[in-house]
Amino acid sequence: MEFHRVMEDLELLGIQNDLAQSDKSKKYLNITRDTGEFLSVLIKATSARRILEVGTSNGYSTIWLASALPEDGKVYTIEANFEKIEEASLNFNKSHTSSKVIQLAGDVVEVLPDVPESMDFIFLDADRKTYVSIAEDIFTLLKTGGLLVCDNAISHADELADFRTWISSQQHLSSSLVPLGKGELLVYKGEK
Ligand SMILES: C[S@@+](CC[C@H](N)C(=O)[O-])C[C@H]1O[C@@H](n2cnc3c(N)ncnc32)[C@H](O)[C@@H]1O
Repeated sequence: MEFHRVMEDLELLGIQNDLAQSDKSKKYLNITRDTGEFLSVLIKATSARRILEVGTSNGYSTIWLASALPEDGKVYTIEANFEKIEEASLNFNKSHTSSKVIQLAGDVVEVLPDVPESMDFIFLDADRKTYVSIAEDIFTLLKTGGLLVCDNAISHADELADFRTWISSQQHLSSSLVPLGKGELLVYKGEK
């Protein structure tokens, strides 16, 4: 199926599903379209080839990330919910992005050591309470000169306060809050 058609279908499904579901674990909680476009521009502008995503859900954001990569690019995407992992896999097939996506199943704390290489770009969109505990490992995986983007930095600012304090304490990290979508926190990793 053509990219724009798949994305429009997923956007509609995301709205309908999340309105109908009262169980939060069954909601997709997808990024907004403008966030997807923004991520796509950042990935192209930085010539990123290796991306790590935490929080696949049904794969909507992953498809944005994968589509912005060159043919030999890869997105490693972590998700703990097995139903969503299967749904995402079907959506990668539909959008012809499967060849660029490596799905890692399990809790981010357990799966992070399985990420085999240094990353050019990291997108965080999962359980915000875990971010401080994984911060050291996440920023070790990010190459020097790499960019991390964290979703929900305005919609759930209070839940990200400790993570932002940790980032501010690291001299080699610079950050900027972009008021787009649910609020995107950009973090650049400089030389230590
Ligand atoms: C906000 S949704 C991700 C939405 C997705 N990025 C998108 O825009 O299409 C968050 C996802 O993170 C997953 N998640 C939450 N905590 C996690 C954890 N500790 N390890 C792995 N996945 C987790 C949830 O199951 C959920 O599917």
